[in-house]
Amino acid sequence: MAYYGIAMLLPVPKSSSLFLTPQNSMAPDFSAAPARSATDSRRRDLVFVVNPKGANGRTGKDWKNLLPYLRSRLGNDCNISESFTSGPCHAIDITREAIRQGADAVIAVGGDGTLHEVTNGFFWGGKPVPCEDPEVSHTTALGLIPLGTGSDFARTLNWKNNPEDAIERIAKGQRSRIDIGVIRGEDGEYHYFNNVADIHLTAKAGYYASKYKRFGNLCYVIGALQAFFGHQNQDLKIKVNEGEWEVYSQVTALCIGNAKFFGGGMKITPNADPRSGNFEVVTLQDFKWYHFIRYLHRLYNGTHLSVKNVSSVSAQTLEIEEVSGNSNIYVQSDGEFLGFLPRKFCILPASIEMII
Ligand SMILES: Nc1ncnc2c1ncn2[C@@H]1O[C@H](COP(=O)(O)OP(=O)(O)OP(=O)(O)O)[C@@H](O)[C@H]1O
Repeated sequence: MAYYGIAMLLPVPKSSSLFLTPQNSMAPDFSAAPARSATDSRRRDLVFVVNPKGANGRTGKDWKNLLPYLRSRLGNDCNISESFTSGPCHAIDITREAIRQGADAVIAVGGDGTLHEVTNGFFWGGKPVPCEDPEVSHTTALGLIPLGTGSDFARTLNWKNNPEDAIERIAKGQRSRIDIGVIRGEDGEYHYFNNVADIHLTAKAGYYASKYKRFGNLCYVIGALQAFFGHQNQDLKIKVNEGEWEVYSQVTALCIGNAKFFGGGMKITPNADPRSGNFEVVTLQDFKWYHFIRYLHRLYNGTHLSVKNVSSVSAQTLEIEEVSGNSNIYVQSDGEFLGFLPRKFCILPASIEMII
């Protein structure tokens, strides 16, 4: 499938178009980028990774409308490159290549799924991706223009749903280190997340919700209803901070928050803070469908921690296995389905610089 490659890291004349020539390769094409000269050393190289299919296609349209303002606000001080994703996981490859080339920032344009993929592009084989240009001394920052369906990470940062505000933050370029969560499964693969990783009912609901994104935020309601059919609470074995294994009985859902929100605005881990160095782990046990109806408003406004059978702990590492051994407990992170238990979760404190 054709996609739009990046025209990289050069001053963009004000009159030139930001829309770039379609390439036929499946990898980002940086080969045409001439070496940077001493004169452009003070210009920041920004790579915008745009998911044109985000928010049921709205992201692509909003981005097109935003471009003239973005160019006028950033074009004088920054070299602007854009790259459209061609499908799932493409944002990971684009990001890795941009970091290797020494971009100042890679900016996710889309929803939490796009942010999640760009974040995963900051790492490879369990380590941060290094810049391969010996003349570059800066690190690459992560940026975000939230244009997705849920945009839950932006909520934790108290960002308004206004892309012009996001461009203003990018113009200022203030950076802050944030924590990132990492998940490992039996295959030894690393998987990174910004927001919330969750297990069992909520993960199953997210899995189904992803099939109904065309209905906007309603997809989360449809996904939850579908997940309830045939759902059974399960006993789980959990090890917190390398301590002893403990059995948590009749777990309905377990949510590991690096940030506060998931599912399009549910404040599930209300004390999580991506600058704290810890996860907040919230467990719902022995919940029935009618508990969700009764406490839904509290789950949304983050006042559910005092509800019976809801617990919260702070943790840096967490290992989770099922007791039954049926291999049917769903795991997701940042709304992306990851497979089934067992999994190990660790926090990587202050591991990425984010434009904030
Ligand atoms: N060109 C593409 N075509 C189809 N899917 C894509 C394409 N590019 C990326 N994707 C996939 O789209 C998924 C969802 O994108 P994104 O998160 O931007 O929007 P969203 O789901 O509407 O928002 P949110 O995650 O905030 O609810 C991503 O996880 C990604 O794998």
